[in-house]
This record gives sequence, structure tokens and C-alpha cells, in this order.
Amino acid sequence: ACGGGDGSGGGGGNAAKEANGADKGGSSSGALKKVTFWHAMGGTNQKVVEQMVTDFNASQKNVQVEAIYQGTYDDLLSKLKASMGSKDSPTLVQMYEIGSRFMMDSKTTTQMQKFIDMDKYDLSQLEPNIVSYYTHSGKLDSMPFNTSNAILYCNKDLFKAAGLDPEKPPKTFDELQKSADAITKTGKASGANFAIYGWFMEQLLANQGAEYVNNSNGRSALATESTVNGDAGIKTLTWWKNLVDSKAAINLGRKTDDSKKAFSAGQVGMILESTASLKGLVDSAQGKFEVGTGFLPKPSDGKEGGVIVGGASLWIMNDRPDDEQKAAWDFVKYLASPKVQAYWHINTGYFPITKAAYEDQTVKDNMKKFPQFQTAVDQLHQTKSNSATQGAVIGVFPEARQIVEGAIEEVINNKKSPKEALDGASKEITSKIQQYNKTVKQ
Ligand SMILES: O=P(O)(O)OC[C@H](O)CO
Repeated sequence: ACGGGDGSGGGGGNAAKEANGADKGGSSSGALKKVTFWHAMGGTNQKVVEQMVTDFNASQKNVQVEAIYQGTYDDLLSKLKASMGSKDSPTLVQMYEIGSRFMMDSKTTTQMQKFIDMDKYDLSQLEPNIVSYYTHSGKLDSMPFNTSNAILYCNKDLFKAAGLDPEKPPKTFDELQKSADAITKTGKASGANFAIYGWFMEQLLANQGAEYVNNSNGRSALATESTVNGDAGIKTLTWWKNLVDSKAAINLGRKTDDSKKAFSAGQVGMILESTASLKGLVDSAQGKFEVGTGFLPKPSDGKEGGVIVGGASLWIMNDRPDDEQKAAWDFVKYLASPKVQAYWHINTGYFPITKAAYEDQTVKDNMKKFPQFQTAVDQLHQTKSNSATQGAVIGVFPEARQIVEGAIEEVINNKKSPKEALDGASKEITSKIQQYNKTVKQ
């Protein structure tokens, strides 16, 4: 499917120069330390990452970071697996949230908690929901970096043309069906498109309080079974299919890039997409139409739920020399600092992981100018943390996501009913989980 940071969002400009630099960090004395940082931020978000690296390198004399773009999140994971145990492994790796369990089980990383304890780093300055996602058994395994959730993007001009209130994006499945119908009926565009991206399913399930796997989403004990075929999944796929069958929505396949292109070209009225794309989508619509944003929809009778922290976090690899790992920690602290998080947020749409970033004047000014940036923040803050919204922890999550994408396709393409497709997916995921668990327990 699609990877992360696939090209939208971002912007140029200067990153913060005054963030807490590594020279305060305590580790780096003596010779210059080189840190190799593998990441998956493409397109304009890549430029933002590179700017932050340049600024960090210029802010102190002890550590030099080299950022290497490794393709999509999936590509990066494959390359990392291939590098494990070789001399080509990086010092620091950005890993999407669904790769977390694999990283922990691989035993190739140094727990971030070690550096936090060593430095008496104050974790309370970070957003609690975000920290909680990456915390297992009370310890933080990796440092959150780019954090997102999925939101609804609306073309406000198409809403007006369809006689809809552009200030009121649909909140429920039924409302979305009606709004999309109305837009399609104008003959100007298709009402909606959702890329067949397993992440959206994960988010839509959590939004209905549903877990993806058993054992409290794999957080109270290793997950042993998939639960994607519960009522929430069936309801979601039934709605999605009806949208397409009734021509309220159009299917454009798996790539989120295709969905974004259609939205930016004014060909569809609504899409689901990561907040990572907010800056890019707002910029590309300028002069053409106004972009509105709304929360992820849910069934009107859906159970209480919310969104899962998406995006990726940073992992320090344990086969690198200690001083190199400490140098990576200095860079990690820099990235988490309020000024740098403010810069990152404004230029991408990822939200700040550090609470104080919201107090930064640049963030306040940006929110005023682009109120769309508030939606994901509110959606995150209104989400109550529970095992559904904390997200699943499974070693085979990347594979599970692709299996679910296959199931969505089977339903949209009339090959199977939602129940049949999800039962099949669930069985396949369960079998993969059980195989994986055998290897972990050995
Ligand atoms: O595209 P991103 O970075 O918002 O990430 C979306 C998903 O969480 C990746 O697994």
C-alpha cells in the first residue's frame, strides 16, 4: 500500500535555531560523532526533515547527523531487516507505529527509557496519549517523532455547490453518505474517495471502540487472535461498499497519492487522509478551492471510541558504539524540543509531540491562518485512552494491514461479502500471529 510521508505537505523556511541543542545534552565530548539516521519522509516532508538536520548540525560541534531517505515506511522496514547484524546498520531509525512490536522483539534496539533515565529527561513535557502509544510495561521503547491521525478532508466549494453547509463536515456514516450523494448529483465531482489503505480501517475500528486483536489489543499479553471481523468491521465495510455501489464515492485503488491527486484536482468532494498531508493539500488547493477538515466519521449508533496515534517514532540501534548511541539521543532530544516540533507541525501537519510547542507564537499564528490544523489536535485531545484507541501491538502488523487491504478490495470488487472477506482476513492474520509468536517465544 502506501507508505508514510509520500510527498505532500511540507514547506521550506528555516527551522528553529534556538531549540535545546545537543551541546546541552551531556553525552558528546571529544571527537565528532556521526549519526546515520534512516527515515521515510518523502517529497516536501523530506525537505523539512533535511532542514531540521542541517539546523541541528549547525547548532553544535559534537554530533553530525546524516539523514538518509529510505523510501516508504514499508521499504524502510525491509531495508532495516536486511541490514540487521551487518556493518551497514544505521544509528537511528524512524519506524512507523505498526513496526513497534517487531522492533521490540528484534532485540536490536536500546530502549529509549535508558537515555531518559540517564539524563533525567522530563517525559511529562510530551503529550500523554502519544507517549502512551510507545510505552510498554511502563517503559518508553522509542521516542515519538512524527505523529498523525486520519481526518476527513472536504472541498468546501463542492459542498456549497451541492447545497451543503461547508462549515459542517459530516460526522456519521449516514451523514457522509448523504453529503457524498449530494455532491455526486451536482455532476461536478464524485462525492468521496477513500484509498484502500489498511490504516483507515484501523482508525475507523478504534473510532467505534473496537480492538484489532485480542488481549486488549496485544497490550495485556501477546495477542493470539485477530478480531477485525467483529461488528464494527462489518458495519464499516458495508457502508464503504454502499458508498461505491451508489456512486456516492469512487474507488481509485490503494494509493493515497491517487486519492490526494483527485482531491487536489477537484474531482472528489471528500477524502480520508493523514494529517501529514494537511500542509501539502491546503497549499495545492490555494486559488482553486477551500479545504475543510472534519473528524473521522462513525456510525450513529457506534460505541465510544477515538483515534489511534499514527505516524512513526525513533529507535536507537544497539549494535552501534555507546557514544554514537548517546549522540543519537542528543539529536532525538533536539527533534522533540518545542521549537523544532512547532516548525515540524506548521510545515507538515503532523502535530507537536511536545505540549509547549502549542504555546509557540508560530503555531498560534498558523492556527489562526489555517484553522484546519486544529481538527487533528482536537480529535487527538478528545480521544480517551483505552485499549482500542491505544492501538494494537502485533509483530506481524505490516502483513496484517496488507491482508485487510486485500479484504477491502474483495468487498468493493464484489468478490465477497463484508463478513466473508473479514472472516478470511481474520483467519489469515491469526495464523500469522501464531506463527510469529512461536518464533518470539523460542
Ligand atoms: O502517513 P503517516 O506518517 O501519517 O502515517 C500513517 C500511518 O500511521 C503509518 O502506519
